[in-house]
Amino acid sequence: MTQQPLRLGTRRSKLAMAQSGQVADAVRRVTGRPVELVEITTYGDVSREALAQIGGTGVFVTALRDALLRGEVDFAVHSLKDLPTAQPEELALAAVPVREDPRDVIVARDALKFTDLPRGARIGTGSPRRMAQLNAYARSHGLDIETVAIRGNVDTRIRFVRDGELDAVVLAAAGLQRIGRIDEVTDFLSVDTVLPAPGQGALAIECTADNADLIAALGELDDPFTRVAVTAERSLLAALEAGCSAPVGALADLLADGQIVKEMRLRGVVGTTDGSRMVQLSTTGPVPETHDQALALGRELATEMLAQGAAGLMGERAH
Ligand SMILES: NCc1[nH]cc(CCC(=O)O)c1CC(=O)O
Repeated sequence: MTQQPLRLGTRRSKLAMAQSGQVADAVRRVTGRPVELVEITTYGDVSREALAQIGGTGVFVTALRDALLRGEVDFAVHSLKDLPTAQPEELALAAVPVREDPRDVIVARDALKFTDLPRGARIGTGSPRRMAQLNAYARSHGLDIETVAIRGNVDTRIRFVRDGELDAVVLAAAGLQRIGRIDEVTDFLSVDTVLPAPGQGALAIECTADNADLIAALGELDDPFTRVAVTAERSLLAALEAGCSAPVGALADLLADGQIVKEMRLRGVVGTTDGSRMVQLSTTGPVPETHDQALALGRELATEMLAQGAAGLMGERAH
């Protein structure tokens, strides 16, 4: 019996093609079915100006979701950190595969580490979250750096360093890993220095909510712990009423005693981009056993952060 290929909708960027290709391989392996990539152009790809105006939240996601809802593709892969926190009812998060390294990294000139950057070093990033935490670290450790707002894909960002325009740029380890450029990293930033974006390093595999067979098949790729962790992180983000462009970092991890997992810790940070004011808290509790428990953990930490003034540090952002 010949089977219809599953159609995987993907953006055309290098990162999207890489992660879609890797998920396509995994889906072929677990379902035994052929998978074909279907390229979809998103609004954010077409217009940089549009991207800046909309503020970035979910623009890369919308076109893929529209294609799913129109039945043009069967499933799609998103970077989880780019997904808006509200899940549309017509779509199902069929799988959250095992997370890659969630850390942010530096690609610097002359193989420099973050803390070895010279006085006045210029570090490029488009992320207020990264700016806030790098500047906060610099303030408390007597470093003199300047964060510079940049945009563009990974190639463009790294070129700023190669061309001598910037001393360093900050990127996510996971993205570089997926496109085969992890060797260009000159420093992996500890999550104690820079807490990653909620969901960073994780992928989301989405299909329509009415497709029970496909949800079950894709579910083979789900990693329950990654799902619980990113659920808690995104719940924190949602409860802070912040979007993907807000200066919010969050990371859930397991605290183990030898091989025995004891508890889950959720850390969160919010700060002004100049790093002068930060609210950074963590909470530790039993590993959530349900989706609702994971949501509750995020909400609890958000409540504590808001009580310490987190809302006032997030700026006047629409998202
Ligand atoms: N904001 C863009 C973006 N969305 C997802 C990744 C790759 C990392 C991931 O999948 O979490 C990146 C690039 C980056 O932040 O360096």
